[in-house]
Amino acid sequence: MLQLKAVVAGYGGGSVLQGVDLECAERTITCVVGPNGAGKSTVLRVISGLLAPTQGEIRLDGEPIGGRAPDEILRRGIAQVPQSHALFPAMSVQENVLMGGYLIRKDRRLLRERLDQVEQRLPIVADRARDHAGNLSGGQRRMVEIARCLMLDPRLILLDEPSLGLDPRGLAGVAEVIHELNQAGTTVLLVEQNVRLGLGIATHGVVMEGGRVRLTGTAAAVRDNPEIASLYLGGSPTKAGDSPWTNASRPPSHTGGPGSPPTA
Ligand SMILES: Nc1ncnc2c1ncn2[C@@H]1O[C@H](COP(=O)(O)OP(=O)(O)OP(=O)(O)O)[C@@H](O)[C@H]1O
Repeated sequence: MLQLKAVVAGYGGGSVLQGVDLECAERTITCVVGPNGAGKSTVLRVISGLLAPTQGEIRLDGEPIGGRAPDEILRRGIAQVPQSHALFPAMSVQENVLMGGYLIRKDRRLLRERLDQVEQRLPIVADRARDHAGNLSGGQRRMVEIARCLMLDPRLILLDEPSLGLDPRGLAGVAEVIHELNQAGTTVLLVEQNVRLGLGIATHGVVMEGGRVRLTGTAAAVRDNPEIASLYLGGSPTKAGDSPWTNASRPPSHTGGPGSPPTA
């Protein structure tokens, strides 16, 4: 679905991404991990069009999208949920969510339809519709940030550090939403500093260092790679059940794990 080939990009003073190769297959959850400054968020920015690559190719279903404007990339079905603090605290939850439908604002019926869908998927949007976003907990805010990006019904969602600042309950809720979106057919690419959590929910893992991809594979293979385990996971390879995200993403009612074919 999404392919990056030899992508080079930076912020003026030099290249942060130094030839990134990465692929996301349809209906997978890919988690990019790596140390601070590795270029993880920058990868999301070149995909969503916030930053233009200086070299290399980015393709969506084979079509080149590298360097296209963010609104065009949104229209093609890629939506990014930025790192936290992305809501307007003095605006209501519903107003924040409706802002995600800016590109379809002229089609009132479609806007209403999408809001209904989003409310069904994430009940907090209706339950707290009139509350100021600033009054929500961290986990609730993250849900509303995700809800906002769903207004354009994206095929691919980019999430930058969804675990940031969340308590265990918030984490479990966000993990479950990611899992449910994926089960409903959405492809997910997320960046996580919390390696254990990120690889716990993902189907595939990508390890970045110094602006390059060092390792890719199934999430289990990356998690169980001895070097990754010792560098990032405190010594021993984890088993799937170790992660609160893994547990949260497989509540008893679900029949499949992350990435398994939708059951509906
Ligand atoms: N807007 C910007 N202007 C200039 N340099 C930037 C900008 N954003 C990021 N950088 C630099 O680019 C490098 C990679 O940043 P990036 O945010 O992609 O890393 P990361 O792997 O996501 O790490 P972190 O988890 O710390 O955000 C860092 O050295 C950072 O200082």
